Amino acid sequence: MAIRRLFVGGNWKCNNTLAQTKDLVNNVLNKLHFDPAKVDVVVAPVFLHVPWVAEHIQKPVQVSVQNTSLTGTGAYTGEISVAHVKDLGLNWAILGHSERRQYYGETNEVVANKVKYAVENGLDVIACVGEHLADREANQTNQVVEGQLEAIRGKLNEAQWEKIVIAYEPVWAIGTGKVATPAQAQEVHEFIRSYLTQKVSQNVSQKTRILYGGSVTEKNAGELIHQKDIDGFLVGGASLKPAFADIVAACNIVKH
Ligand SMILES: O=C(CO)COP(=O)(O)O
Repeated sequence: MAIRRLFVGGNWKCNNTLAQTKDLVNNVLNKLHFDPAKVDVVVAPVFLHVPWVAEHIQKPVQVSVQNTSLTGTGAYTGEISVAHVKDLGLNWAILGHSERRQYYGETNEVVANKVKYAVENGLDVIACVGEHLADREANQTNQVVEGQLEAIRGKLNEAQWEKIVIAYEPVWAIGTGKVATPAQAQEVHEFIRSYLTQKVSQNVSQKTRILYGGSVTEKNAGELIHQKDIDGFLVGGASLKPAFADIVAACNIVKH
């Protein structure tokens, strides 16, 4: 089995005053201890805070955006293009988060087009998938996740998968305190990995990091990370707190 470097993402969503962001960077992130050979740590502030964070964060913590536009630069009022992200020297975007799908009308097709555009223009992408509670209750989890993955797969060639990290975030577990059990998360992660084996390649399946997101805390991270196909986390609420350091510490390991 390939050894995959683990990954901890902090998705700050639409939170924090600039003062709170500075406090988080100075007092939590710039005091993290981790080995970048074992784990990537990537945080995604609100757009307006990104330049300050990018300037003040200490490597090896990396900075991501939470969304990018479908288009390049130009007459697109209110949008932020991949070119602007690259211009700041940044390499990561979270795309297809369920909140973008749910509140901003991003369909599988829109998400897939954003992923394609971002990858073609040099970004690495944390591509989010996940089912609603009703899907899970109707035993449709795998079908929903497969549909989301199929849309993305249709836009990428095999080499471009190198730039993709998948985040499995069941919508019912996001911000609710209802974390998926390690077994529930592992089951879907295994499904995603076997999807990649069958539909892309064995190589991509073994190399692609699959993150879990949804009410991850310092209390549950240790057990979740030991599941076979969980390669890290995309953390929301707990990434705004000192507890983020404990989650990073839980992932500062080499899994065999
Ligand atoms: O949506 C998430 C990360 O992208 C998860 O959010 P919470 O960790 O707050 O549940």
